[in-house]
Amino acid sequence: MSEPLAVHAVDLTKTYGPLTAVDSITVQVAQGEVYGVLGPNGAGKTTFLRMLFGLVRPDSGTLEVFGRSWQRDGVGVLDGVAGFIESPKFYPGLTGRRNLQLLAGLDGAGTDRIDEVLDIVDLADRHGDKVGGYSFGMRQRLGVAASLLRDPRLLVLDEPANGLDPAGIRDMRALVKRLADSGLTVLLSSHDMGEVEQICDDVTIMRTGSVVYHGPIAALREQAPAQAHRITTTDNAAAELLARAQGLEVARVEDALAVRGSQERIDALVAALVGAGIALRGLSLDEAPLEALFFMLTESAPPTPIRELDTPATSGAHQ
Ligand SMILES: Nc1ncnc2c1ncn2[C@@H]1O[C@H](COP(=O)(O)OP(=O)(O)OP(=O)(O)O)[C@@H](O)[C@H]1O
Repeated sequence: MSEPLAVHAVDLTKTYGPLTAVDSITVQVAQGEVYGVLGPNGAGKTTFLRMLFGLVRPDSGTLEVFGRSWQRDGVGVLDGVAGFIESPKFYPGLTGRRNLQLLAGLDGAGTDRIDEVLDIVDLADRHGDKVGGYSFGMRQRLGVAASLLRDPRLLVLDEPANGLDPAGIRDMRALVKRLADSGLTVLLSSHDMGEVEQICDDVTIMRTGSVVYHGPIAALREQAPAQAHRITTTDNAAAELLARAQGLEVARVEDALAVRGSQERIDALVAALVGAGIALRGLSLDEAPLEALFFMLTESAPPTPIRELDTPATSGAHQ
């Protein structure tokens, strides 16, 4: 018999009065992978994770964790599962180590792994400091350490990088990668496509309770549009020239023009602009392709097409 999925939700639904927070979603997380549940605020990510932890009861659908379900196995469904929803809470007046000792006692997990988990989350040299003096990132990592005390097979993290500074995000990302490399299955929620792209194998993208994509990040990448560039110029002739350029999608974004197309087309465009005597004030990379696709999937308002612009032609620039 093949090994059960780490998480297998089928047609899972949760409503709050008239609001359907999670709308018949199906999620399959294989053992050993890093899986992302991605979506903007209010998409239903946390509600899904709450159902997994048994904090919220689904209205319908099934949810199995390593082949066990809440209906059949009760709290046994959480054997080998650890993690936290939103931010982990600690006693600020106690040291990191003391907090872990207390949590291990409550959980019946034993204290013999405390040094090991402190080391894994890079807090070995700060274990004797009070948690009140920890940075937000250190508290998040202490939360992961507390979860690891249970020696889980599945680690569930709700927006682990939320609120972290760039260094904290880098450290959290590295930690998740290290844990994944050790064979742990990681299920995390996020609203950041860039984060998910870097650490997850597969993703479910949610929008207002529903799944709008699920599958490998690699397959998503293939569907992503070409890289966009942002061109800033005060010369209205640029917009005119761009509107006529072949093989490029152009849209007005704030005070610049967003141009999407292959690298060769972008190179040819820049050469044409310069050749036409149009001054470029800026040429920069715009949102990454996967990020653009994420916004397309989770937002309805498309960017304004350039054809809708009222751009007077004031230069004789031609391609
Ligand atoms: N206990 C509750 N009572 C009523 N509505 C709720 C409750 N919990 C969540 N919701 C609503 O369900 C929807 C999904 O919320 P959820 O917190 O799952 O989204 P999310 O994707 O995790 O968003 P965020 O990133 O903002 O946490 C939202 O519209 C939210 O207001």
